[in-house]
Amino acid sequence: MATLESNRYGKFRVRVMKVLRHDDSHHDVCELEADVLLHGDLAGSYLSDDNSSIVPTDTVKNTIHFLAHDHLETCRTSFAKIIVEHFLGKYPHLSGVEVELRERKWERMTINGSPHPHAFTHAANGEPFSRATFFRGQAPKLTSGIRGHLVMKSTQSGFADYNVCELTTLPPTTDRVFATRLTAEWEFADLTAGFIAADTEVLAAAHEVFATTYSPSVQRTLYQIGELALERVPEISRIELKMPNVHFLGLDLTKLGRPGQSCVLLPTDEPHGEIEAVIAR
Ligand SMILES: O=c1[nH]c(=O)c2[nH]c(=O)[nH]c2[nH]1
Repeated sequence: MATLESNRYGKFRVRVMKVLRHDDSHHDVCELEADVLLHGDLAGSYLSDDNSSIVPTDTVKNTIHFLAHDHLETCRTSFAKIIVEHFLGKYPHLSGVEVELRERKWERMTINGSPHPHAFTHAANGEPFSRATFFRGQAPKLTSGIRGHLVMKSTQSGFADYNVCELTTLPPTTDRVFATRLTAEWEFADLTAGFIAADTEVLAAAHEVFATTYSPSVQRTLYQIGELALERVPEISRIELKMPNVHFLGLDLTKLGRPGQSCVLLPTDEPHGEIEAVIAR
């Protein structure tokens, strides 16, 4: 005897580009890719041949395009909220909606010192995203974040005084290269917050801690980033941080007639340390 334990469905990778034409030549743009998942009174579509509860995923795709036409400006997080509110408002048999929007961030070009009205470059250091999860009768959840934002500093980082056992070979250091591919996701307590300004402040806080504070470990720096982000942005209630330790290994060049542990390092991809934490108020 089988039972339907849980179910959800929707459309993934719905792409849309909005050109906001302020006049013939002065534009803003917003390019997004959406994943939408619907929950609700849908068991009939799994347990019988009855499709009447299914809003076709093709309609879900059309909805994103329609809402982008009417409502999308430059704020991804506001648009995520609009999408979930639309689905719950329009379809009474749906109980919840999950949306993730990933942004290809187009940054205005500067030409001869001036911002160009309609030419952009891809700001490719990490993929910004927002997620909205609204279930009827529950507190709505709205987040924004970035995946894979690569930062590096060439000193002011160390790692010493860690647990040592017979399997420890790592030498302690007070001067190493520190690089990480930062993934961060912050949750808005205030659903009317200035989302774009908050995003800018969180990333600025991360950069400030990373650049200006000696790092005794990735763990410590991660916590300090979360702490400063919460201090600087009152509208967020928690922040989840993932900071893989992108290692640069010291090379022994003594056989090449150059000093060991010199300025030449070996960038590595794997294995890598993985440090993660959630910091909340
Ligand atoms: O900052 C660090 N944290 C660790 O947990 C760790 N482990 C390791 O081998 N190197 C480092 N560095």
